[in-house]
Amino acid sequence: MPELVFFSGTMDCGKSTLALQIGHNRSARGLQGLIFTRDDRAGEGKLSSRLGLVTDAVEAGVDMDLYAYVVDELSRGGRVDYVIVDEAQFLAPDQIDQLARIVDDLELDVFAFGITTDFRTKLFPGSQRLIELADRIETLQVEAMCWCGARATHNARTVAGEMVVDGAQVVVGDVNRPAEEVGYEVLCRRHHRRRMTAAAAQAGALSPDVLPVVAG
Ligand SMILES: Nc1ncnc2c1ncn2[C@@H]1O[C@H](COP(=O)(O)OP(=O)(O)O)[C@@H](O)[C@H]1O
Ligand SMILES: Cc1cn([C@H]2C[C@H](O)[C@@H](COP(=O)(O)O)O2)c(=O)[nH]c1=O
Repeated sequence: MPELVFFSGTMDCGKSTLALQIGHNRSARGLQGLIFTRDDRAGEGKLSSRLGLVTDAVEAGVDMDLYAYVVDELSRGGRVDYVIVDEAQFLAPDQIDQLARIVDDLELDVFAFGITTDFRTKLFPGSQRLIELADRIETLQVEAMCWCGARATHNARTVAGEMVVDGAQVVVGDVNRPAEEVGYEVLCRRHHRRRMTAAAAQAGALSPDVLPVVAG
């Protein structure tokens, strides 16, 4: 039975790597996939992993009907055995419905990969729709870690090195960026709530005592 599967996790937990692995294993068995992505860091029409692998993909534009795209591909004699979608959080809810239709009406597996929540801990609309419609939601096994050693569950955005909770929902970017750039860091919920990034924790640990200790 074909499925719509949502592989979700924080940033930097290996989603794109898994997408590439699924594609590789299937193509090794002669299957042909169609890969969609939106706003990958490597540029338009690319699906890239931090492990250095990159492949060409179809850039899923804002107004693209993904179901119609696959039907068109098939009706022109193309072959599509399954569909991979990376950065699925950026898709519009309607486009997630189109993915469900690919599964139900064209009987193809659709593997979607994305982060669930943004830097404010709010669901991306595309991820919300995936949670509503997916046959299965898979959490990645290789867990990203907070600086404290706990499992990272949330994504923080930093501007000039400081964690922020206001701003546009979508700002393409990466972890481990220089402090002067907009960047991201994965944190456990406790430290996300306290806005305590690795840099803030280190600054706190290094700061001298505010009050002098006076012997009584
Ligand atoms: N130099 C490295 N050596 C081994 N693993 C790495 C290295 N760099 C990145 N990774 C792995 O790649 C993961 C990020 O993979 P990626 O597919 O880009 O993540 P995502 O798509 O979820 O943001 C990291 O969590 C880590 O496990
Ligand atoms: C938290 C958050 C992330 N983004 C962007 C930053 C990256 O370009 C992608 C996530 O990519 P990854 O492969 O999962 O690392 O999403 C954003 O636009 N807004 C956010 O709040």
